[in-house]
Amino acid sequence: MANAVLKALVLASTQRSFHRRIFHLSTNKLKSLRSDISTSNLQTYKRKQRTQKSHFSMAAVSVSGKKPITQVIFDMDGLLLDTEKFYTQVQEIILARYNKTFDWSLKAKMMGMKAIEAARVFVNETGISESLSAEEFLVEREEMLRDLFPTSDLMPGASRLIRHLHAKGIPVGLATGSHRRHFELKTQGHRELFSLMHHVVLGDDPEVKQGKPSPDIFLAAAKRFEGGPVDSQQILVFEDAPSGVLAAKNAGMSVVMVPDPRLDSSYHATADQILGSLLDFNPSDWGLPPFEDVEN
Ligand SMILES: O=P(O)(O)OC[C@@H](O)CO
Ligand SMILES: [Mg+2]
Repeated sequence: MANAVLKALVLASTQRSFHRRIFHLSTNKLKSLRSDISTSNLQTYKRKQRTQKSHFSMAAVSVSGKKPITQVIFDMDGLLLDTEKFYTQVQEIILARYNKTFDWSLKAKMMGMKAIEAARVFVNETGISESLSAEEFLVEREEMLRDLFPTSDLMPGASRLIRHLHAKGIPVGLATGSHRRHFELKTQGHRELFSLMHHVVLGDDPEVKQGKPSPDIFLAAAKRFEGGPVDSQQILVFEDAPSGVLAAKNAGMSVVMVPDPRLDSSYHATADQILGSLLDFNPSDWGLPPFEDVEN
């Protein structure tokens, strides 16, 4: 029975007659599943099906009719702005003093969090908390970051996607772990673009009691749309960080993840869709108005 359902899925995706979201979500998975079918390896399929539950549950809800996406919430650092590299640079410099190296397993745990939460992870995980407290780390990091943030560049496809959704009347909000001062520094070269956001919820917002992966920030953002709170099932979130993807899922929302290629792929499983870049986003996958400018 399971094999029959799988065959139907694969066939439909091949013919591109099925809901586009399904095959776009799991192109690689489908490729490998196709080979499973050809060898009739049901056991392999079942094992993969268990580990890829999120992809299949999404396929199921697509078929049974999911609520349409009406609002979009963007993360900022590492998703819209190329700022994660600044944190990495500075943290490498600080750790080098202790003859330690900063790696992506630690990065994965810190990114997306509020500053003080990330700082605690940093000093504890690296074992330097006796020499440098989380608060001291933040003071030291701050000096370097405040010169780097104003040079922030947009990530590929960020401007195009925000402008497209705004032009089509899809309300967009921002939910970033960054606090107000950092937000202002990072966005100072991109004011006009960020002004297209219906609202912005920052990490130091009083309603955000706990940072990502707590759902606080996304639930606060859902409330602030016109006529909010908007039903979480109608909100699509864009995130780059494992903690951010979890936060959005904890809030009951759908998530497109655009991870840094250096992030371990085990973090991809929680997201509903994985993209290499915002340029790869196809609004039609989510029932949103399509781009008119194919080249941009
Ligand atoms: O939530 P974002 O915008 O990724 O910001 C978190 C930031 O503090 C750096 O990781
Ligand atoms: Mg981010």
